[in-house]
Amino acid sequence: MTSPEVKDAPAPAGGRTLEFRGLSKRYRDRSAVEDLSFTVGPGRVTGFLGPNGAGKTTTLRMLLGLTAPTSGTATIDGQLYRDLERPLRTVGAMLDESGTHRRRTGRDHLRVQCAATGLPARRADEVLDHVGLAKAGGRRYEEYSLGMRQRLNLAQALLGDPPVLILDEPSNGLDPEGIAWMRSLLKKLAAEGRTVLVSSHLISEVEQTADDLVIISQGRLVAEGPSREIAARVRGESRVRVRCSRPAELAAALVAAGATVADPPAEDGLLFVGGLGTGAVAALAAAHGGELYELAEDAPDLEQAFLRLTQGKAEIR
Ligand SMILES: Nc1ncnc2c1ncn2[C@@H]1O[C@H](COP(=O)(O)OP(=O)(O)OP(=O)(O)O)[C@@H](O)[C@H]1O
Repeated sequence: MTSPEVKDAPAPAGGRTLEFRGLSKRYRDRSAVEDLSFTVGPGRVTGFLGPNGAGKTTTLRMLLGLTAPTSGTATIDGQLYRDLERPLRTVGAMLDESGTHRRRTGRDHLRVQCAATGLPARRADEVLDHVGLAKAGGRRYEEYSLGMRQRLNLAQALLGDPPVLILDEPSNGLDPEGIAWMRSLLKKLAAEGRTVLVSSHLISEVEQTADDLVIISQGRLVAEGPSREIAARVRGESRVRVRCSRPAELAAALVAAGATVADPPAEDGLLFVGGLGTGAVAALAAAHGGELYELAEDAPDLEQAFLRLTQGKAEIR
């Protein structure tokens, strides 16, 4: 490997496009991924969704050259991972924690990676700082909590300052503060022009972070498109229940924002709102609704609707 100065390396220019074309993987008599085609663009967070066993990890492993496809291709700007000139400088992946020595400190673990990749050792401290582990860098991996291990995995993915980030269930084990931190970091990385693909089995977990969603079930594509649009389609008839001291003002603001508000308004300042998520309704309620007494998603719950969809018991409209 050449050019150890990551800071002097060009910023991830132009972004990279990931192309999955007719990708399939069969294990003996069972199909893990079947004829999967979708595109992931740069400068955006793309949520890769599906229930347990849907084929997310297998798909990501095929992109990274860790699992050979039965047929089809997964490419990075048209190239297979194995053909990339500088793979670790191009793609940072957070798949699992294999390969981490339990008695090694977090910092040493990263330094070993730096040495193997031709990066300067100080890059380990930069990324530790980046993921909030600056103080814990000297502690052994075996002493790390699950959330700290996730942060270290992320630090490893960021080592080569790659324009592409592939993260498999990165929120696992993180507390609410950690999840919020992870979300804002993913958005920041995408805003820098990077291609960020993040898998999850919970639609509510990625709905607000992801610009685009790709949903798979039993190895097949179920839906693909802008996050808001897909989540609204999955949600179907779902509404948000909101009760506040100035329902008329809030109703006007909601309609102006493109929402539908059940007419006539229910008693006690209660509104039923369609077409907007709870986050958007909360923001409008804070600005226009006066005192907020209640705000909740009304059935059908998004996660329930997502489960029905991915279990093949519902169809997306
Ligand atoms: N090496 C393997 N040998 C046999 N079957 C496998 C292998 N790897 C994965 N599978 C099967 O392929 C299917 C898809 O698994 P995969 O791990 O890709 O799903 P996933 O969507 O990532 O699920 P999870 O959220 O549980 O990690 C599952 O039925 C799994 O049992």
